[in-house]
Amino acid sequence: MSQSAQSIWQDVTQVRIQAPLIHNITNFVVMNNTANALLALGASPAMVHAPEEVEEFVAISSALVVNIGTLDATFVEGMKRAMRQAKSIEKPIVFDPVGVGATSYRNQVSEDLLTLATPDIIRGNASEIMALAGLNAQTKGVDSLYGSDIALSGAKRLSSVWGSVVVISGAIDYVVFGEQIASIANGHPLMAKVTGMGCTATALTGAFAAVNPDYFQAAVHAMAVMGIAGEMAAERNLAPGSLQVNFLDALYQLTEQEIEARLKLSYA
Ligand SMILES: Nc1ncnc2c1ncn2[C@@H]1O[C@H](COP(=O)(O)OP(=O)(O)O)[C@@H](O)[C@H]1O
Ligand SMILES: Cc1ncsc1CCOP(=O)(O)O
Ligand SMILES: [Mg+2]
Repeated sequence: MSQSAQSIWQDVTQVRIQAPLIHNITNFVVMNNTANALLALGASPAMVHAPEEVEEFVAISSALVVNIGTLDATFVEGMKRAMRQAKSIEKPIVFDPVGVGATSYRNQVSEDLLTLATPDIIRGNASEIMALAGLNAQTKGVDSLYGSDIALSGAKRLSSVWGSVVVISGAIDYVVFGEQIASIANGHPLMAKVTGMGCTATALTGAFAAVNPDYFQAAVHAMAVMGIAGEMAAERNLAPGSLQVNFLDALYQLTEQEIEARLKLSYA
């Protein structure tokens, strides 16, 4: 068994044993998918966004996941209060800048949140990471117009400006932290045909960050598990409706042997 596969499996086992409570402030599109994915992995999800209760909820959670997919002023207030609280009591924060670059509102909110309480991990597609890094990137709503390698310089810049681990998802997923770069070549193109797969990657990253305080490794492990479960699901039936369901089953049925046989992880 390779060291990397062992280390991924250790985190999966810890998620299954500890069942960490993951506080998600996320968008209406993916609330169901991401809650089910967290449950299938072994975590305990809750979708809680009312500004009146988020601080209390962060206090009882093991990680906070913030996703700006369907923003409005009340959501933003909830995000701010939750992120401030998470920082002050040192709970990991994972941020998904869905659709940043598409509108000035998303850009402003993202900048405000990063400044208020810098996330430990940021996960986006190439267009989002480039936009967040201040590069002149085009976006197509919530979808990327670029391959993930194009965003590597943006990810490095983001990581050095904010001190966060930065994940660029795509055919190859990159995890960047300072000088460290990991690439994961698992996954399947059909994953991009199911809404919320990126948001699911971010939510699962919250679960790994809850059990592994090395956030670079936590992000690498989450993206490897996403990719491997995506491959297993695509092998069962090559169509998007089935992929969504089979992906949950693959997460639930994931074994150490499956990780060892499929893992395509390398470090630069
Ligand atoms: N062409 C592809 N080949 C393999 N995996 C992919 C491909 N496109 C997306 N994925 C996987 O799907 C998940 C969501 O990534 P992505 O589609 O980039 O996010 P988003 O939905 O935020 O745009 C990630 O786990 C990524 O690795
Ligand atoms: C379609 C859509 N519209 C607003 S949020 C959202 C979900 C995006 O999810 P993902 O980025 O994971 O595909
Ligand atoms: Mg996304």
